[in-house]
Order: sequence, then structure tokens, then C-alpha cells
Amino acid sequence: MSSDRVFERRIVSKRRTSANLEDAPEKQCPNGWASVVAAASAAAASSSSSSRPKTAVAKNLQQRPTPFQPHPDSNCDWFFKVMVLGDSGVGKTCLLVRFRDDTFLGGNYISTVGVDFRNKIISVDDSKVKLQIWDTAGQERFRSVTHAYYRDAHALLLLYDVTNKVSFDNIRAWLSEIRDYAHEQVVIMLIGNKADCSSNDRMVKRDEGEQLAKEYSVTFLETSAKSGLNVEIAFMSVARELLFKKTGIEKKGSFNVQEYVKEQTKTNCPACSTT
Ligand SMILES: Nc1nc2c(ncn2[C@@H]2O[C@H](COP(=O)(O)OP(=O)(O)OP(=O)(O)O)[C@@H](O)[C@H]2O)c(=O)[nH]1
Repeated sequence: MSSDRVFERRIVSKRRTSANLEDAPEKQCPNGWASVVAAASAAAASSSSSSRPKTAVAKNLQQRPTPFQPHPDSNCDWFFKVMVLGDSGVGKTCLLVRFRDDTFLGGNYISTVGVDFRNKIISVDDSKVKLQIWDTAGQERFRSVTHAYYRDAHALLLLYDVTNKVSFDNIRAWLSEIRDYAHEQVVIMLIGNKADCSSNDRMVKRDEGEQLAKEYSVTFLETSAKSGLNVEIAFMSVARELLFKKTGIEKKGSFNVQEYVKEQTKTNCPACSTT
């Protein structure tokens, strides 16, 4: 794959009338779900039959009663595919839902099976950017399914749970998988989620996250899907970086994502955002 190909998916026309579903993946399957469900079902079938979780689609249907509802023409300028990765239970689905719908999925925790996605159109300066955000199952037994989706991702949000040291220790293994399966130009952001937790529950210090991110030269942020802390900033930073990678050279501008995150988060204090 040429190094620039991953950024070459500018949307030219959005005239998709009845098929114009906001949550349908670009050019992947007509109704936006079939291939995803098939892959997830196959993985679930081949895995252990005990305590089999609900499928990604079932999980999605519970949250959104009308997933096939058509949406008006989006008329966006850019399209980027973002994947959310990390151990099971770190809060990937909750982060995505917080960003997309500004709500928190409390209550019973349903583990994701295979992959699932949602779209959100955001404004970045004078451009409309469509982010297609793919939620992945954190459970080991679905890795072979999720690996297949790494390849054409423009950005990866790699999550750990600040109350779960194992999820942090596994980040190195995740980064190694990313090196094996993702595009070499992919934008990576390391995220310590559940920053709303009390200091007693916290098992990973912010400094440790920052240090690891520095070691791998990736951007770092602590978020809370529960309180909303830094969730918007995480996705906006990634969108800005992707846009800069695509257009910055032409505009002869400069964009430093670390500086942007620092600037955007300087008034945010996790301890003050605990709910
Ligand atoms: N306190 C707190 N709890 C959270 C936060 N984000 C998620 N949770 C809780 O953590 C649990 C797991 O959240 P999910 O978003 O389903 O986790 P996931 O990473 O998608 O898990 P898999 O689908 O198994 O890969 C749920 O009980 C959530 O309510 C957060 O920011 N703060």
C-alpha cells in the first residue's frame, strides 16, 4: 500500500438518497451491517459456547432503536476511519457513545462482539469531517476479526483503564499488534479512560501514561466517558491531525497535536470532573 493511500478517501458526492444512512460504512456493504455481522457471528460461533455475549448489532440495537433510519445528505469534505482499541472493559463503547450521543452507558455491561461502528460529522475550521468510528471487541478471542479492520484505519485510539493496571500493562502488546497490522502512517492516540475514578481506585498514574506515550511517540490524554472529560478533545485532536496530514503541506501550515492537546486540556482537571 502506498504511504499516502490511506488518506485518499475524500468524499466527492454524498447523493445516496435512501441508501444514505449516516451509519453505513463507505463502499463496504450496501446496508452497512452485513459484513460486520457475518464476521462477528463467525467469530462468536467458533469461540467457546459458554457465556456467549450478545452481538455488536444486538448491543447497538438496544441503544439505538432505529439503526437503519436514513439521514439527510451530509455534504462533508473529508472522511476518516478511526478505530477504538484496548482490553475488554476499558470503556471503548462508552467513549464512542459519549462522543457520538453525549450520553453515558451506565448499568449492565455488555461486551462487544466483533466490530461495530458509528459515524459523526464534525467541523474542523472550515471543513466538514466525517469520522467513521469503529468500536472493537476487546476480548482476545475476537482479535482475528478486529485485525482485519486495522489495515485501512486512519487513526487508532488505544485505551486503557486507569483503574486496571493489567489493561495498562497490555498496551505494549497492543502497540506491537498495531505495528504488525495497521498502516505505517496511522495516527495513534493513547488514552487513559475512567479518569473520573477516585484516587483510591486509580492504579495507573497519569505520569505513567504520559511516559509510555512519550516512549512510543504517540499523543496522550486521560478521558472519562462517564463525565465527558476530554472526550471531544480526543476525537477533535485526531481529526485535526488527520486533516493536517492531508492538507497541511499544501497550506504550508503547521500543527503539533501534542501542543494542541496541551492547550485544549489546560483548564481540565480530572479530579474536578469526578461525578
Ligand atoms: N467510572 C467509569 N466507568 C466507565 C467509563 N467508561 C466505561 N465505564 C464502565 O466500564 C464498563 C465497560 O465499558 P465498555 O464501554 O462496555 O467497555 P469496552 O471497552 O467497550 O468493553 P468490550 O466491549 O468488552 O471490549 C461499563 O460498566 C461502563 O459503564 C468511565 O469513563 N468511567
